[in-house]
Parts: sequence; structure tokens; C-alpha cells
Amino acid sequence: MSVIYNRVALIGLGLIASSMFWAMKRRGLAGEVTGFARSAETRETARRIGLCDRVFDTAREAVEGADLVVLCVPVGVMGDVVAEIASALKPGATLTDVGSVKRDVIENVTPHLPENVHFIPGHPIAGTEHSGPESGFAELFDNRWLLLVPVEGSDPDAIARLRHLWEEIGSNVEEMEAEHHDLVLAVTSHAPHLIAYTMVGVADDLRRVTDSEVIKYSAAGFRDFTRIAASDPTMWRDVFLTNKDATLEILGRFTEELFALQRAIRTGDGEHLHDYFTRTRAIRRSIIEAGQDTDAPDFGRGKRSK
Ligand SMILES: NC(=O)C1=CN([C@@H]2O[C@H](COP(=O)(O)OP(=O)(O)OC[C@H]3O[C@@H](n4cnc5c(N)ncnc54)[C@H](O)[C@@H]3O)[C@@H](O)[C@H]2O)C=CC1
Ligand SMILES: O=C(O)C(=O)Cc1ccc(O)cc1
Repeated sequence: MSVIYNRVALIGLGLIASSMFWAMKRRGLAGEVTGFARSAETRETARRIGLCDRVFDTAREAVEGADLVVLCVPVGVMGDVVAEIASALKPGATLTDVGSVKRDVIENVTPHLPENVHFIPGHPIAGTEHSGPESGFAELFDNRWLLLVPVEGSDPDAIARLRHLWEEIGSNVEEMEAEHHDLVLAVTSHAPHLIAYTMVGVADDLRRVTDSEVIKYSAAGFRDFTRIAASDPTMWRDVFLTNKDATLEILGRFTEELFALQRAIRTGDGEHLHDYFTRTRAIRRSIIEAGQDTDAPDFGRGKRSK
């Protein structure tokens, strides 16, 4: 138990804020945690379940005197929230965020920043399809990546302290440049979410034709898509609108490959299909063999043919 920040303020009390709260409480990492949520209903729920030591009705009150302020709202409103709280921030405080997109957040937050506040953007690569104040749990960030995206001139001591907090929360921390972050996440998270949304939409259209068979006989692959496609609509709308360039770049490449596979199916080019699937299978295996997939079930490891 060691306090890293005397007072932490969480703005936006959903999945990520509530998980951070329970993770910090678990190890006594914050002296006091204050919170603000936009809707009265969320504030009421937070008070009822003991989420935050004190919940305020305005964001400005919540951040007053805070050594660390964490923005846990959808990426599209980060700039507006900072405009509102900027003059209430404590001199020398650290301001961070947990948004899934970094370049747009930096562009929208920076113009409102007071001189004496350290802004250090962040992104936990951990989440679920659930949202809201009751969806969080202390273990969410255990052994997950936390990417810090320091802006030019960030104070090294402030970065080290925030890194220490996330490590004590349970994450593995790495630093990354904003542009690179947005491209990597477009490949690993944003485009896959859009594909899942699309696939479930297609199946839903089909369901009207086949009278619920799609859902009734859905195999594991499709069930995984439905889990991802149940993610929060506001959050994901904002992700796509703010990481537009990188997402469109990846979707362009995806479409090209999809057309090539479509053509191979139409022309009966089994060699193309077999070569493609052999390549993708090797990627999955190399990830597991490098020990990088902590979620992977042990699919007969050791029994696998070479
Ligand atoms: N859900 C996930 O799996 C992950 C989400 N993130 C990022 O974390 C951030 C928060 O996401 P979640 O906690 O999942 O969302 P959530 O939907 O569970 O919570 C967001 C909260 O922000 C509030 N909010 C919305 N607009 C607001 C405004 N203008 N002012 C004040 N509060 C406002 C909402 O009412 C809600 O309480 C997002 O930026 C998201 O991109 C990052 C990693 C994973
Ligand atoms: O639930 C899932 O499959 C996720 O992909 C979670 C997630 C969602 C958004 C992020 O920015 C980071 C992680």
C-alpha cells in the first residue's frame, strides 16, 4: 500500500473510470478519489455503489485540488471537458486521459491547457463490451498494456509518476508516438470493431429471411462478433470519427484483400485460398509461441503438428 497521488479526480464514471477506481482502492494508490459524471442518474448510481470517495455535481468541483485528473469520457468530448475544467485545475497537476484515439484528443485538448499543468495522454488496451458505472472491476488492467503518449516537452518526473500508477494498477506500460498509436490501434482494434458491427448487421438482415436460424445456430466466430458489436455506440462513433484517416487506410487495404479472396472463391482458385490461410495461421501460432497472447486457451499445446 503506497499512495502515489493524494487526490485523483475521475471525469466520466463508466467502465474505465470505475475499473481504475477499484484497482486504485485495491492497492491504496490514491489518498482520495473524487468523481464527476454528466448525468444525475450515473452520479446517483456511483454514490449508491461507493464508486469514488466523493461524487460532485460539476466537473470543476471534482478537479479542484486534484493532483491527477483522468478524463474517462468519449474521445469526441475530451476537448469540451478540458475547456470547462481548465481554470479549476491545480497548478502542477497532471492531466491524463484514457481515450482510444490519441492524435485528435491531443489536438483538441492542447489549446485549452493552462501553462502549469502536465498533460500526458494515455490509453489502456483493456476493455469489455460493457459500459457504465456498474461495469468496472479491479482486475481489468491486470497484465494489459497501457500506452503513454507524452506530448513534446512533457515533464519526465510527471511521466514517471503516472507510469508508476499504471504499473501499480497492474498494467505493462510503454510509450508511443500519437500518429503511430492511431495507426496500430486502427489495425488491432478499430477496424476489427467495424467489421464486427458490419457482420452482425448483415446477419440481422438475413435473420428476417431465415427466421432466427442465424442466431440459433451461431458458431463461436459469430458469437465473438456479437460480443464486440454490443460495444457502446457513442464511444465507437467517436472513435471512427476521430481516427478517420488511419481507419480508412486500413479499411482500404482490408477491402482489397477481401476482393482478392472473393475473386479466388468465384474462380475456384483453391491455391490462393490455401496459401492465404496458411500465412494467417502461422501468424497466430507465432503470437502464441512468443507467449504474447495471455488470453489464448491452451489449444492442445505440445500435441500440435509442426
Ligand atoms: N470500453 C472500452 O473497452 C475502452 C474504452 N476506452 C476509452 O475510455 C473512454 C471511456 O470509455 P468507457 O469507460 O468504456 O465508457 P462508458 O460509456 O462506460 O463511460 C463514459 C462516461 O462518460 C460520460 N460522458 C459522456 N459525455 C460526457 C461529457 N460531455 N461530460 C462528462 N461526462 C460525459 C458518460 O455519461 C459515461 O458515464 C473512451 O474515451 C474510450 O475510448 C479505452 C479502452 C477500452
Ligand atoms: O472488448 C474488446 O474486445 C476490446 O477490444 C476492448 C477495447 C476496446 C477499446 C480500446 O480502446 C481498447 C480495448
